[in-house]
Amino acid sequence: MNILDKIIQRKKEEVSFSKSNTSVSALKESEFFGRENFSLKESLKKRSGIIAEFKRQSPSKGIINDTVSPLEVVSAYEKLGASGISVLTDRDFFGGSSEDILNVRNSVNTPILRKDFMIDEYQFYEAKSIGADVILLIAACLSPQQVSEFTELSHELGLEVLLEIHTEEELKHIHKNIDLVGINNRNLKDFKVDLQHSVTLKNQLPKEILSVAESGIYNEEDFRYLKNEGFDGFLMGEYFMKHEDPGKKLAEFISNTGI
Ligand SMILES: O=C(O)c1ccccc1NCC(=O)[C@H](O)[C@H](O)COP(=O)(O)O
Repeated sequence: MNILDKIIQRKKEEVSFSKSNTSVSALKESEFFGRENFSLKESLKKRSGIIAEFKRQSPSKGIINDTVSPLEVVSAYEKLGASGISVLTDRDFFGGSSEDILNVRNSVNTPILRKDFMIDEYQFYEAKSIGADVILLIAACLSPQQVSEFTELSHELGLEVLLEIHTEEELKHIHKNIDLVGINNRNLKDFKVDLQHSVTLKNQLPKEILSVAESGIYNEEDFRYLKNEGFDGFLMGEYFMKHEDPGKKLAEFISNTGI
């Protein structure tokens, strides 16, 4: 079983447990349910294009940084130029939680991506109830039909959709209502990073769609290469988080790359 299969197996148990504890009606009572979202599509065009991630640990790297708080990091990301903020809410594999978004939502006006493994309608209501603006759909664990249905539900709830693909086959998951397409530079089966593969895939995307290069951007050269190839957004976690002050690292990166 590969890591994605393991994550999804565990996620099914987690969602089933959450459903038995908190109903969708209860989620709808959240103060965040009626709020209008901050648009990542709009924000990517205006600021650096970087979606800076709060990430404590990962299956590929183990512990990255477990000493900083979501509030200090996310506030610094906003202040220092991020177009969007990604927060990993998966507990078992990434050490995150819904509270990581709940605790920062009222302190920032930057779009927040709830980075998790979405497999059940319930999680979309949950994402809205914690104050997320954007959700991630991973083509590798969903059918094209599920992508279409989950996108419709997301839009009903006022959430934008970032669809993540990694293979040519997964181009079939893209349809006209998707807000953004992310191309994962990292193969989730063996964790190999291949930027060239992502560029090849990007060149096959519909021209009008906004594209995000995801994962494995480890230096300024990687970033410049992807930017020159026309990506609109750049999802970066480890590069900032492995620094004791992730916000400072983002500011240096923006300054050095001149974006
Ligand atoms: O990061 C992992 O090891 C990982 C493994 C399995 C599934 C997903 C994984 N990462 C989630 C992400 O989307 C990344 O955190 C994000 O793209 C940022 O990547 P990076 O800049 O390489 O930290």
